[in-house]
Amino acid sequence: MTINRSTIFYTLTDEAPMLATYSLFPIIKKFTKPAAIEIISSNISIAARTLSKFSSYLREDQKISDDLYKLSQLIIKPYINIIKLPNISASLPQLINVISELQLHGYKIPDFPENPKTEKEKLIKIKYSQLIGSVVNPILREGNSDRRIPVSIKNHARKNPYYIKKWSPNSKTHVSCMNKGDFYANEKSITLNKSCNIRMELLYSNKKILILNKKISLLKDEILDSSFLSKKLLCDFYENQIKHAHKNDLLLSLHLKSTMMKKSDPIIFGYAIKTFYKNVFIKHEKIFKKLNININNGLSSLFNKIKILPKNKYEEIMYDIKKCNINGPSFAMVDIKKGISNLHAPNHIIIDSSMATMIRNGGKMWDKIGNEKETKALIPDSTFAKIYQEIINFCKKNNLDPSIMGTVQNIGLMAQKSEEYGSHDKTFKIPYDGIARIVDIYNNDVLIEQHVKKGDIWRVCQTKDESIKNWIILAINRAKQTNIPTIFWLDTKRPHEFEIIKKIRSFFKKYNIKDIKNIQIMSKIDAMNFTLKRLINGQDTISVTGNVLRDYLTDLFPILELGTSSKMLSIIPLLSGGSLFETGSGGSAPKHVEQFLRENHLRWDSLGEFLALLSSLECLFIKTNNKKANILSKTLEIAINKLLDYNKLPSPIVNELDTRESQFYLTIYWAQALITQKLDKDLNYFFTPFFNALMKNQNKIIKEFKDIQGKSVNIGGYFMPINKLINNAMRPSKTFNKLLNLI
Ligand SMILES: NC(=O)C1=CN([C@@H]2O[C@H](COP(=O)(O)OP(=O)(O)OC[C@H]3O[C@@H](n4cnc5c(N)ncnc54)[C@H](OP(=O)(O)O)[C@@H]3O)[C@@H](O)[C@H]2O)C=CC1
Ligand SMILES: O=C(O)CCC(=O)C(=O)O
Ligand SMILES: [Mg+2]
Repeated sequence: MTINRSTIFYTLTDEAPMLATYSLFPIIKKFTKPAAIEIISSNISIAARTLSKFSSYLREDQKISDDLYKLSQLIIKPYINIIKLPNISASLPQLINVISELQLHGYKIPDFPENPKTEKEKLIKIKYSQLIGSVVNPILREGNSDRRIPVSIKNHARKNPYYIKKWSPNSKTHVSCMNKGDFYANEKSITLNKSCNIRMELLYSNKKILILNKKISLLKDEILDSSFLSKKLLCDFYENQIKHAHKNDLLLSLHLKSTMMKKSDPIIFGYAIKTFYKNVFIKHEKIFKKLNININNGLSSLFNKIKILPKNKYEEIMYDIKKCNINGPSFAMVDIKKGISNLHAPNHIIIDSSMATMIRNGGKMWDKIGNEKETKALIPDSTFAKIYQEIINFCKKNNLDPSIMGTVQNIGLMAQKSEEYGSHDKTFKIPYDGIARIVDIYNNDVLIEQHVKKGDIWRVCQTKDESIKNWIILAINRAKQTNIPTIFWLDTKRPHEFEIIKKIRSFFKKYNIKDIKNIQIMSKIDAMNFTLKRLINGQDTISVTGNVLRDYLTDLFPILELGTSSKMLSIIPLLSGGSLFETGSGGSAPKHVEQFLRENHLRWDSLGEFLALLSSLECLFIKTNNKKANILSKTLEIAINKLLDYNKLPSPIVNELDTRESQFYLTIYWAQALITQKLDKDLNYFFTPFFNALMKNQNKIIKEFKDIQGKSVNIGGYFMPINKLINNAMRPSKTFNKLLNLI
């Protein structure tokens, strides 16, 4: 595929951002037309990805193109310019729902074979497994990230601070993590002095060898880590914490990242359920095995599977589950009305957002009758968990006030599947006691070995030298541009981070970088303290972190500063020279869709999309000298500021301003800015009649937007709604549509 240098790819994703795209995309297409910019929609939703993966099962007229594959080919082109909205990283239960919905739509794709027997079924399972977890982001993120809150948005938040709940200095809320046997304790890390290919193998009884990954290619100077988490010590940890929480009347909550860490974290999640409901699992082991229950998918999948049992057996199991609930601490709830707890599905509580939300909420989560309670936040692996305890300690002593807070920006290492987030294909549940080994294929040298036991989780991570250097340069450039203290969050005590520190030091030495006094390396705990002290005093700080902390901090600080991470600017300069602009740094807000379907009010805030578009247009101008793109970008900035000044952002309350109306106001302000700019007459002429017509019809259009709210709406599907229905729902103003069609 050849790309026009004036092309912008705009992704169509899932849930709330997908709904918002149906209304915003036609507006963007019209506005960019006079600048000869082509905006191409790329459907990377979980439904589209599923259909393209199972294309051979479809009728010719049902087949769709594999847009994610196309983007993955284009990502290496220097002119690529992509706007990427958040998409679903599916858990298995979610994927099963996607499959059922597509089948209902008439797509004859196969069922998910949980227990494959034939070769064909095994192949189907492998293909489906490729759709689980965070699939899209690691493919598109061929660069490191620069995430920050734009100045205008920060100023707006200071003037209109959202309410952040105060912490009691006596709050019992705390983080509990393992103090031995976890990934942190067991990590080994080396930097390779030559390129090589390795395999991952398990040496077990009588010198038998099980190959787990037959070939991983490594480059010279790449960092290679190996670590494992002990099943036994994890389960001991859970037992103790459950007892402690019960004794101290604390709500238990479990914070993992089962989407990004799609191999390890569902297992860690499953062990928590098995420990909490130990008696149930011991007593009903045989039945559960027969029913093929995989508890890593959560309690709801267990509840579904036992439904087929005879009534008395079903009731016996449910009674035993209830007994554990009564005799143990309560678990944090996700949806009180529906009785959905933290343990129902692995993707319901996702650490980056869940810990930040709990902290914003004064350290409390909800129990099953809706009481706010202090919580024991379980984050089993201690590698990053301690930063949360540090901020909790801080919140108990200090007041976080969004009206005076500074800001925390982030430069995140993530290119080329860096670190833990690229370890899907290198993570295994160990089937036998033995020695986990990383072996150089060429000469059979063992590079790293570790003694593991059945049930342990073994993980290998890679981080390329090129990615690290690019990340260091990004950090240096930001530090120079902003003069803001720039802190690498790295511990000399952790083997992997020590390897990174060595690289940073040698980079600084090699390029004789001495004059940047505001760059420092600090342990994660020191960095957190340093940053928080500055934050509450209104001072700004740049955090420079690895991939996991990038994810955690770019939800944590925006959620504290703004109440949400959706208003972030997230720029990824790709290693190849192209650019990826992510909209916000949060997720796809399933709760918003629920509300939308119930009362036709969408609360999704598209500010993230507006900001990404602004940067994308600016980038297009810089690369192609398309002056109209520059004007579009500058005027969009004016429009965004106006949107903030007039507070035309969506409200969460039905019958008030929602996503569609907010996007309409942006349209007016953008058109107005275009007709008042003096640099390009064509753009004046192009937008003047449109702007006048919008003004003339403004009341009528707003009424059309308001009239439809308050009633339920049907869009014919959740993962793959029917085009016509969703278009009608998201573009309800006939007057606005007509005016837009005229330009
Ligand atoms: N980049 C990506 O592709 C990412 C994808 N995900 C995926 O998103 C899904 C949901 O994840 P979850 O952890 O629930 O987190 P979400 O960020 O989707 O939702 C948490 C809450 O954040 C608020 N929020 C998020 N975005 C916006 C927005 N644009 N406007 C207004 N409010 C917003 C909403 O809270 P409220 O309305 O109460 O204010 C929302 O309920 C998962 O499938 C996950 O895999 C998650 C992170 C990143
Ligand atoms: O890809 C995902 O599942 C989540 C990504 C994410 O949370 C982030 O990068 O901030
Ligand atoms: Mg995140």
